[in-house]
Formats: sequence, structure tokens, C-alpha cells
Amino acid sequence: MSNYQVDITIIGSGPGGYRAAVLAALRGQKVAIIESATWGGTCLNRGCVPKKDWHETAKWIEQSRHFAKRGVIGTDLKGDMAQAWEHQHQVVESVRNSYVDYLKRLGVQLLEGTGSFVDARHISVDGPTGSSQIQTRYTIIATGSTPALPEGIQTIPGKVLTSDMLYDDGAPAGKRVILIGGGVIGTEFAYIFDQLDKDVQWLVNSASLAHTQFSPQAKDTLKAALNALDIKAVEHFRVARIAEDDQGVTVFAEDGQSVQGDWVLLATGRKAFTQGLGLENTAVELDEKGFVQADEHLETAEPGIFALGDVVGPIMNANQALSDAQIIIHNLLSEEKLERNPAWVPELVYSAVELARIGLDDDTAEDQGYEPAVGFAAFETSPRALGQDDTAGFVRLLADMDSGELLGGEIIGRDAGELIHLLANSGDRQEALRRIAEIRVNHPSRAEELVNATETLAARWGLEEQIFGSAESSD
Ligand SMILES: Cc1cc2nc3c(=O)[nH]c(=O)nc-3n(C[C@H](O)[C@H](O)[C@H](O)COP(=O)(O)OP(=O)(O)OC[C@H]3O[C@@H](n4cnc5c(N)ncnc54)[C@H](O)[C@@H]3O)c2cc1C
Ligand SMILES: NC(=O)c1ccc[n+]([C@@H]2O[C@H](COP(=O)([O-])OP(=O)(O)OC[C@H]3O[C@@H](n4cnc5c(N)ncnc54)[C@H](O)[C@@H]3O)[C@@H](O)[C@H]2O)c1
Repeated sequence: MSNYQVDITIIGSGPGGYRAAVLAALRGQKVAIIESATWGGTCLNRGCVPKKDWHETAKWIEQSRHFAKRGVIGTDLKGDMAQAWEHQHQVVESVRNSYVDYLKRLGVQLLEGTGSFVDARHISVDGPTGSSQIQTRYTIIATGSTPALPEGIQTIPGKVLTSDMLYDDGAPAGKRVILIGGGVIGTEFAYIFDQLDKDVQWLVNSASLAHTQFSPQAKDTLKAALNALDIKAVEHFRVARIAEDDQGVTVFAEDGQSVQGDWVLLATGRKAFTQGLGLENTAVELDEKGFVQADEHLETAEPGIFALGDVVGPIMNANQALSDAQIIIHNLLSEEKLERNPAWVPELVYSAVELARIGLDDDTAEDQGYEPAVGFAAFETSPRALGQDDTAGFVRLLADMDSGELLGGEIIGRDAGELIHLLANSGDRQEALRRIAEIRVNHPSRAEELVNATETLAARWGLEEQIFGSAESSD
């Protein structure tokens, strides 16, 4: 058995664990990271990275409908899911190799196996090539999440899959796909599968993205874009049972309706993963949903043990895991203590339109005593968007009517996932509108619509002074 003595041990190598390892190593810490499955976690191997690779392909296919009118002549193009799977697989492998290489170059000790607490300062690692034990000062639990299945539903390889199985094992051959869930994965895959030439039957028990903070306007824009491609959800379908037969699969709803297809993708949520961690040997506590309980600094009930990302929840996205990693490492190595503030971490959905949001939504802003004013600019008239044949969407900024403080923002449309950084990095929010209004823009660009949205806040809500500064009298 090998023994290691380190400053920080990280259990799990998803975006949160990886980022924590890099930041700690860069700041001179002796770091060990443990991974029981594939280096890079959900996001790299079966989440954000392969999904965005497919989203890009889907966009290309959709945009090929504009080729002829733009003077690009050729035969009718369509998607091929098997080849798309190979493409994402190569991208993922290449990113994984560079991640592992970077960790090694930084001197991080990479250990393959299941990490389990022996006590609060000792962790055992049981892996394919043997066992080891680590003595550690601090530990970060970064074990992520796993798909949650509706009660009574089980997966069947090649027939009833989760997104983890889809990316690990490949896509089944059949064209008729039943997609279950109106959450983020369901909304993203309804579009991707459709463009990859699948006949999608999309079953949801509540409207798409109902549980998110996106505005009704954002959801309507998404719905219109999906409808334009003839992608429509079957609503009020609560799945109760799935039966396999010679024709494929039949999905039954609680009210008795049924739908047939070749295979099913379950996108019915994810749950925190803490199995095999040996938390009973520590004072770490779980909440009633199984999330690791942590304070605003992400420290658990056991001093010196921290947790981040999906295993802490309730928000499950890579952006939150990355932000958590930054907070934990900063707090461990600095006097200043940062607090987790999920509202100011961007939230994205990649579907027939890209949806990005950050900060407060209208209701939360009102609940917190603000008087929200809305600044709005549509991409409909943007020269850049017109030139791209992609005019769906808008910028919507929320500001306090009295102080002009930026409360939140939404960017809907192409490149929203990049543009949102202009709001994510807007520093002091009292000054944010002015900073946005003063951006030295590249013309024509989509970012100009952010500037235009601040101008509507000035014109319609009397926020000229907060946005342009006080006008000096020339008398
Ligand atoms: C289909 C899909 C698409 C997504 N798309 C996006 C997106 O576009 N943008 C976005 O921001 N988010 C996206 N997400 C969410 C994102 O993938 C997760 O929020 C993110 O991966 C969470 O990171 P994490 O570091 O908390 O954990 P994870 O990435 O889940 O990594 C945890 C790792 O810990 C390992 N582990 C668990 N237990 C142990 C143990 N005891 N010992 C050792 N290792 C262990 C696991 O094997 C895993 O590799 C997507 C998710 C899915 C499923
Ligand atoms: N772009 C991103 O940041 C991104 C992308 C993908 C996934 N994720 C995260 O991964 C997690 C998992 O995504 P998800 O879409 O599976 O979960 P989700 O929680 O977003 O949505 C689950 C959906 O399944 C539905 N559902 C549950 N049981 C059902 C049943 N019996 N019949 C019909 N519908 C049922 C729910 O009503 C809900 O609409 C989420 O937390 C999500 O935020 C993030």
C-alpha cells in the first residue's frame, strides 16, 4: 500500500475538483486528486463538453437551410448521430488528455480509485491497481451527481438510457426517440436529436424550463424557435412505466396514455452522489435530498472538509462547480473570506436558441425590495444578427429604478453563452450600467445590444445620470 501526505485532497475530478486542484497547485499546495471513473467527471465526459459539441453540429445543420439564399449551393444536408457521437468522443478525449497532462505538470498526485474517509484526516483509495492511504490537512468533496430515475423506472442498455449511458455507450440505432423530461437536458436534447435526424417524441409533465428563472419572454422565444422546427412537447405526460417489446419500447403515462418508439432517453433530473465516501466516519451531514450540507464558505459540519458543485446543489451546473472551487481555494489561502452567491453565476441552456441569465429575476428582485426597471434590445434589427440569418432573441437588463444598480440580466440568442461574461464580470453593480454603456464596441457585433439595452434604461426609466454620468451645465 502507498502512503501520501498532502495539504489538500480532492475527491472527484469533474470541473469543480479539477479547478480546485489546479488553483491549489498553482498556489504552492501539495495536492492529491482521486477519480473512481473517468478523469474530467460528468461535464467533460458526459455533459457540457460533448453536449456543446453536438449543439454546434445541430446549429450547422439548422443553418444549412439558409445556404441557398446566401449563395452556398449544394445537396440537402442532414445529421448523422453515429458520426456526431464519434466527433464528440474525439473532442472529449483530446480535452481529457490535456487536463490530465496539465495536472501532472503542476505536480498534482493523480490517484485512480474510490476515495473513502477513514476518518476526517485520512482517506483510503481503492483502485484497479491497488490501495493507498492519504493523510491530509483539508479535503474537498467534489463527487458530483448521478441520474435520478422516476420511481419504478429502470434503465435497459440500448433501449432505456440516461444521458450518462448515451455518452458512455453510444447512441442506439433506431430513429424513433422518446425523450422524457422538460428540464434543461430535455430542452437541449429535443433540439439536438431533431437536427441529428431523429424523430423525437418529447414527453414533459410541466412546460419546458418551467422550474428555471428565465423570463416568460425568454421561454416564449425558445418555444417559437422550437415550434418553427416543428419540435413540440407532449405536455402533462407523467411517466409511470416503460415496457420493452419486439418493436422497441412503449412508455405509459400515469393517466394511461402511451407512446411507442425505438429507444428512450430519460432526462428526469440528477441527484447528489455520495455512495462509498465513508461519510459516516466524519461529522459531514446530508440534507433530506441527499445533498452534502455546507455553509456559505462551502465548509461542511466537519472542520477542514469542504464540498462543491453538484454534490452540494441545489444548482447543478459546471459554472457553479467552478465558482465553488475558486471560493474554497481562495478562502483556504487568504485572510479574506468569500461567500457563495449562486445568483451571480451564469446559467445557460443550449437549445434552438441559446439562453443565458445571471443575477436576480423580476420576482426575486421585487421580493428583495427593489423596484426593477427593464432595459431591452432585440437582435431583430442587429446588423450582425441579420448578417448571420439568426435574429431570434434579445438582451434584457434589470436595474433598480432608484439607484440604477444592475440587478440581473438575460441574453437570449446566438453566442449568449459568450456575451453573458460581460454581465458576469461587471464588478460593482452600482457602477455596472455605466461600465456597459461605455464599452468600446466592435461594430457590427452582438455585444452592441448590451449597450443599446442600457440606453433604453436611460430613455424610459430616467436613469441617464447613473448611465451617462451627470450633465455639466455649460452656463
Ligand atoms: C447531459 C448534460 C449536459 C450538461 N451540460 C452542461 C452545460 O452545458 N453547462 C454547464 O454548466 N453544466 C452542464 N451540465 C452539468 C455539469 O455537467 C455538472 O454540473 C458538473 O459536471 C458538476 O461538476 P462537479 O465537479 O460537481 O461533479 P462531476 O462532474 O459530476 O464529477 C464528479 C466526479 O467524481 C467522481 N467520484 C464520485 N465519487 C467518487 C469517489 N468516492 N472517489 C473518487 N471519485 C469519485 C465521479 O466519478 C465524477 O467523475 C450538464 C450535465 C449533463 C448531464
Ligand atoms: N446547460 C446546463 O447548465 C445544463 C445542461 C444539462 C443539464 N444540466 C443540469 O443537470 C441536471 C439534470 O438535468 P435534467 O434536465 O435531467 O433535470 P431537471 O431537474 O432540469 O429536469 C428534470 C425534468 O424531468 C421531469 N420529470 C421528472 N419525473 C418525471 C416523470 N415521471 N415523467 C415526466 N417528467 C418527469 C421534471 O418535471 C423536470 O422537468 C439539472 O440540474 C440541470 O440543471 C445543466
